[in-house]
Amino acid sequence: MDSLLKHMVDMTGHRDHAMLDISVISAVQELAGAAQTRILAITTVSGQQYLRARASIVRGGAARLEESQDGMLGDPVTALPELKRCLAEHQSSAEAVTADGMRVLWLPIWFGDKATTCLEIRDDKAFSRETVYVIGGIVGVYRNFQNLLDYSERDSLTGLLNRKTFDDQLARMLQNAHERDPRLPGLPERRQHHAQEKQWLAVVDVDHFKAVNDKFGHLYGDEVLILIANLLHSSFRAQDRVFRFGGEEFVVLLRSTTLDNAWKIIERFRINVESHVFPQVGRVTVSVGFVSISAYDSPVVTLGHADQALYYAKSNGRNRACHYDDLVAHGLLQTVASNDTAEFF
Ligand SMILES: Nc1nc2c(ncn2[C@@H]2O[C@H](COP(=O)(O)OP(=O)(O)OP(=O)(O)O)[C@@H](O)[C@H]2O)c(=O)[nH]1
Repeated sequence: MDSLLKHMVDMTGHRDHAMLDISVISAVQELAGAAQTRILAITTVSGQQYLRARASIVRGGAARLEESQDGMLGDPVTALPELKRCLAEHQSSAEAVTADGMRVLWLPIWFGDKATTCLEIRDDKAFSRETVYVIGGIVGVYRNFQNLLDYSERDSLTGLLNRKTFDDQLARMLQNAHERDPRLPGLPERRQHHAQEKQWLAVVDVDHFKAVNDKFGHLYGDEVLILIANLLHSSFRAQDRVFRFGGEEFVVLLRSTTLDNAWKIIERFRINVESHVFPQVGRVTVSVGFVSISAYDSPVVTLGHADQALYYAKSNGRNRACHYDDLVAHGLLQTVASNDTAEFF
């Protein structure tokens, strides 16, 4: 019981999803004495559910985070009929015996009628009722804490990630890109087209939004922001990250794509907004400034460059996207030398 309390204190002390995952699998692993415990992410694409390990621990080992690879969906849930049925019927747990005699216990983490996470425990012997009961309690605490973390990371109007989480997400994206950099020694060479892929940051601002508020009132203004958040969600890819920075300004982090594709994705979003009919308000447009992300620039510098491109778009017609490096290459933004780096204005 001491050990259970210790784990509860540890779990509830985290302010980060990854550390909470590590903490919960360590607790379950110790209490169940299982061969392996994992946290699985459940994603749904075109109606199909996929499982990808987010964190794992094996008997006698240390808990570790699994590397997430861009674009990797994971294994289809259809390969695990017991879990598939459990998810379809909103059950609290499912069990199966694998071909090599291992027992598997799955406990989906339900938020209402949705489960995007599942705890998986494997062992060579059956799980006792008491073990399943205690693990069920841990899952309850884990779910409540995930909920609290989500709440503190999201903007209450649109449900998008908030400004507070931006630096962390940017650092993770750069770390991921750095680990997969073909120039790093000891890593396999990547395909040629991947060499052109970069991470991108786009700043999106609603055009003449003050006029929307003034003409239709704040409630309709809020509705426009919610609909734009939905359009951001549907226009960008699942592995991209969308933030509301406050007011009518949004920021998107686009993962591993070429300049051509970044243009296509951003233009698709701009056109989606332009062609959407906003109830009562009618037509709304957005301007976008974007720039590639480099591990050598601080987030402030990168955001500053995207802001400059956005400012250029605003001053030159609005309802358009501008690429920072293009503007610099065409002499439309000028450089000033600062102490140790070149800065643009
Ligand atoms: N409804 C609503 N309005 C907001 C919110 N946050 C900020 N605003 C309003 O957004 C407006 C932003 O106006 P400005 O910064 O002047 O920019 P703009 O009218 O969009 O003009 P440009 O950006 O130059 O195209 C202000 O009127 C703010 O009051 C919000 O959460 N809801």
